[in-house]
Amino acid sequence: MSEPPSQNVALVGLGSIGISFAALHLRFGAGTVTVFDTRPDLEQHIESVLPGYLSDEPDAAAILSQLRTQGRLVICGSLAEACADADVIQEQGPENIRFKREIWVEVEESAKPTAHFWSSTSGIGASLQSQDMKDPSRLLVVHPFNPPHIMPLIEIVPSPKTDPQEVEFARDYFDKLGSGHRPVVIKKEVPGFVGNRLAFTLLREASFLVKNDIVSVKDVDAIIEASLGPRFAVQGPFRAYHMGGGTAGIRAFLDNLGGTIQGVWDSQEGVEFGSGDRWEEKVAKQTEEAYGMPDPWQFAERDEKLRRVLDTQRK
Ligand SMILES: NC(=O)C1=CN([C@@H]2O[C@H](COP(=O)(O)OP(=O)(O)OC[C@H]3O[C@@H](n4cnc5c(N)ncnc54)[C@H](O)[C@@H]3O)[C@@H](O)[C@H]2O)C=CC1
Ligand SMILES: O=C(O)[C@@H](O)C(=O)[C@H](O)[C@@H](O)CO
Repeated sequence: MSEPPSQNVALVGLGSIGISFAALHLRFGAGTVTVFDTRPDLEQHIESVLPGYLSDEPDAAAILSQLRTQGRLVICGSLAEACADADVIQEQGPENIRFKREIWVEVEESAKPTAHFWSSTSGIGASLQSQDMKDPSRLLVVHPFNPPHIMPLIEIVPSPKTDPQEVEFARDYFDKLGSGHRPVVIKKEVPGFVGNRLAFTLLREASFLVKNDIVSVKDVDAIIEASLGPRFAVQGPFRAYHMGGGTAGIRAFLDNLGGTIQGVWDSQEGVEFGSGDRWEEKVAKQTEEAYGMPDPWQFAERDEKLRRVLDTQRK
């Protein structure tokens, strides 16, 4: 078992993703975690959310208090303070290009010359984010799946200007974290990287089906939960279809089902945001009627089930 990473990590933006990454670095890393967010309720937000991510035990609040007393977690009043002694600066700010471009210029001014820059963005490539930076080679996309303190996938996406050593550093960091995270290097920048392209392709088709009253939101979810969900938890699509071809494997699968698959692909239509048919309203209304609004209990239930699935996956 290798030693946990000792790098100090600065987290810029402590919303859904940032506070989850704080839990991950605090639980499995050995360095200091400095956090900065412009939200006025940062301290209360940390006190209310972070304990539950750090531990399932009743004394989770005491664990947080100890981390702060020990100086492992430092709530900072400025970006400069958070970045000053950080070896890794990870942003989880708003998903808009203006914020991403501006924040890296500010970070460059405050960070050590040796610090590594990671963006948690869902789909804005480092080449877009780094346009105003002095040294774009320092920036790397390190894209998590929500919540990163539980979900293992980390998509590492360099821009053409990213120093290849940044990729190796990030991969090594998550390999050594000992948290069971699975870093995957994406070879070329493409909008949404890979996980989200696949997820959003499914979302587009699911939205098409609901928009055209072919099936309800709740039944789409039931179909996924009763089939693809469990299947993809144990085997990804290519391995699953390789098995689907029987002993002749995926070649037989493609030969036998190619015509049917092509017919489905040819029948699929685009779904456009703001197209006027108000499919977004239909999807949102059905989702809210089916599940109510997400609350702490629902998040806790999700996390507990995810942990159980991942424990099974790792056996
Ligand atoms: N929510 C999700 O499921 C996932 C989100 N991401 C990405 O992570 C990033 C953050 O997303 P969320 O955590 O969901 O957003 P969020 O809205 O929950 O959090 C964003 C945080 O940034 C803070 N912020 C705004 N301006 C700031 C500034 N100038 N300096 C410091 N902090 C500032 C806000 O106060 C807020 O707490 C986005 O780029 C998103 O695409 C990536 C994977 C999954
Ligand atoms: O699905 C996830 O957790 C991530 O891949 C994302 O980036 C999210 O889809 C995010 O874009 C919105 O939740």
